[in-house]
Amino acid sequence: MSDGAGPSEDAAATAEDGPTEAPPSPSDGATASGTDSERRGGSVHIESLSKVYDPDGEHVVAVDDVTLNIDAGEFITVLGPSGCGKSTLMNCIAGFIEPTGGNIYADGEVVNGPGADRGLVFQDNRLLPWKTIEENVELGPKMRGAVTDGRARRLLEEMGLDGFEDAYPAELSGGMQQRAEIARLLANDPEIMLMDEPFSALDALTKEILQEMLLEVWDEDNRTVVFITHDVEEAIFLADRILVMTAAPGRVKELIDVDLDRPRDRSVTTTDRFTELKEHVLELIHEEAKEAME
Ligand SMILES: Nc1ncnc2c1ncn2[C@@H]1O[C@H](COP(=O)(O)OP(=O)(O)OP(=O)(O)O)[C@@H](O)[C@H]1O
Repeated sequence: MSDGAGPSEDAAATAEDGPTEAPPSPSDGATASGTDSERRGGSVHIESLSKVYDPDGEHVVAVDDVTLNIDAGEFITVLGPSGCGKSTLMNCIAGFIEPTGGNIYADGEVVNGPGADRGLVFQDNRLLPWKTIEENVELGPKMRGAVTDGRARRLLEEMGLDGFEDAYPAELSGGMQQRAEIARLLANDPEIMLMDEPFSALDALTKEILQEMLLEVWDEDNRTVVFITHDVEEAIFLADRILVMTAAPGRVKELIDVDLDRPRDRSVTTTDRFTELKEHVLELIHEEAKEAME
């Protein structure tokens, strides 16, 4: 994860200074799932994006000339060796980091700062320890003056956390905290969900349960999801497409269509197609990991 320029605790929930400039040509409207009338997702267009960090004149090229179009409602996962710029790319989409070159458009609007249309979830959750789970989930909408009207409770129920509304984050397991974090994200009703290794600290079984819950939520709402992971099986299981990035500086190595039927359950991981995809992705990752070590 990027170690600087990170978001504030509740930036995704409270940011008001969203995109303002004129849009480029609109998305072609194609959705990975669902119809236009059902979908809640926003498209993301990334044009020739680059980001150079210059701490003490070091000139670190984190992301180099990345162009990528993500359709509204698409679920895209991002894989690549450590330090290849995945978090930097995500923080640029979030508007937390200003690109050195290129542009990003969220649903046709230039991204020039954080906005409530984009919500983030990290590996280490950002729940406020002194607030209850329900208060945490309600916080973003309340700060924006939105009426919550029992929505926090409904979302917590959807994430299997009914009965824990009045608990404090420290009283919940890691998996429960991440479920609360997803409920908090959904409470803000973002069109674009940006998830940076959200399940990587969880044990294998909890991780699988959360993957399935996330797919259920995504199936219902058709929000756009950009999901960073180091776990190849997770990347395939969740995605419509996988972006594999090169070793630093991060570029697009390959975009892979995950042509597995939806809705998916765990049995898909035992199919020949899943195995083929896995072998292909692993080959790409190994090439890049070797490159990174040379
Ligand atoms: N704020 C910063 N200042 C200077 N360099 C940075 C900053 N944030 C990231 N970098 C550098 O940019 C490069 C890309 O970092 P980034 O965190 O985006 O990669 P990543 O692919 O997400 O890594 P990981 O998989 O380990 O989380 C790395 O060389 C990193 O050290």
